[in-house]
Amino acid sequence: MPLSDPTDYQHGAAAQTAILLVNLGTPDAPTSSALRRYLGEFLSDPRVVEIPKPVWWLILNGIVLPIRSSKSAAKYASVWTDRGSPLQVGTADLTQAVAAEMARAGHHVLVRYAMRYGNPSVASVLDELARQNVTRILLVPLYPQYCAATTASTLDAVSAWMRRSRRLPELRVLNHFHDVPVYIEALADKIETQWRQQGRPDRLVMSFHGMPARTLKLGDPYYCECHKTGRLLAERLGLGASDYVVTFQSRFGKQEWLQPYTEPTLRKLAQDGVARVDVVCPGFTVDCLETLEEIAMEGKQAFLSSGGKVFHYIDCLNADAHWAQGFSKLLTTHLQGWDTMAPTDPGALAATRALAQAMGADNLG
Ligand SMILES: C=CC1=C(C)c2cc3[nH]c(cc4nc(cc5[nH]c(cc1n2)c(C)c5CCC(=O)O)C(CCC(=O)O)=C4C)c(C)c3C=C
Ligand SMILES: [Fe+2]
Ligand SMILES: [Fe+2]
Repeated sequence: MPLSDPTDYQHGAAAQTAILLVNLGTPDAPTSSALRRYLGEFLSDPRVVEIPKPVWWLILNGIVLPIRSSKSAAKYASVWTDRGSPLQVGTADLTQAVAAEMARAGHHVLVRYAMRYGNPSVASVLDELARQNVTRILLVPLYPQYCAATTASTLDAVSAWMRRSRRLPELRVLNHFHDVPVYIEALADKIETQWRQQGRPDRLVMSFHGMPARTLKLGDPYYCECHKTGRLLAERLGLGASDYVVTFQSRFGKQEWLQPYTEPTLRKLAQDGVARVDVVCPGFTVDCLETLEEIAMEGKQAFLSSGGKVFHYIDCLNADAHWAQGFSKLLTTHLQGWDTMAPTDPGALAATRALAQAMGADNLG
């Protein structure tokens, strides 16, 4: 297709759409030095630790990083796989599964993932998408429940990249999917599959990542969205109020976090004579340290050592086929109007690039 208008380079036939999945991030290796870099970046984010900078800088560098880096490295080593950190592997697999579903449905979209902390960074992936002439991005933080520490922080990273970029893409954001039927259905399907083989537990524990309790009073919807996911899942599974409990794990620091806490709840259930619990983590799309080590290892130990008899951890959805299909359908509804069914014409792209180059454009990437 001959092009005469150089602005087509920016707006026309060569426009590309991308889906960018963003997860939290994970260390590059299960070592103290890698943990120091990762935790240093993560815990310096003012969305995560809301303590005035100079005070927190001293505590972080003087106490937290020296102690926590080696302790956490040992925990990561206990879940590390041949392919790397479980969070990385699961996120990469989910990305590939969504890309395959999109292609199968005839959509011409790039599907990539980035990590909020560590690698591949949000900025590096956005740079790569810009080089590929992507002008429309559906941003998908991989957290079912909205939280300032995760969802808003992901947007901070994207807006930091935008602040230094000339040519901004159109941006849509999937803020949360805590109550979306395909999500609840995929979770219920996973749980029921396990129950068909192992029978039902005496109690289903739904453990979500915790947050400082004050964030609820400050207006963060996270706590309420966790409870809504819990209620919808329980309704879908036909559970009564006494058949399940919503708890919060991974407390960090000395202040009060959202309650009830997961591990004390597991101990209490065992002491009260509950013989079998199953634990599911519907706040995590992909298995990670917090599910595989903190729940499936430490939580199990806490329950069994307090008198409990049987403990089952139910894996996250990860890249399960049923979930990847449902999730892709959900993402497709957010692509409406972006005409992703029309293939990008590589000849047109090359022609517009050549034209822009001839005019001295320096933004070709
Ligand atoms: C799912 C939502 C998450 C929220 C909300 C969240 C808040 C939050 N987390 C910390 C501190 C840590 N979290 C750590 C690991 C971690 N956290 C999440 C998710 C949420 N965090 C995930 C998916 C992971 C696992 C990453 C992996 O590599 O597998 C860690 C690191 C591990 C450790 O040293 O214990 C810390 C630290 C705070 C302070 C916070 C909110 C204020
Ligand atoms: Fe966390
Ligand atoms: Fe943890």
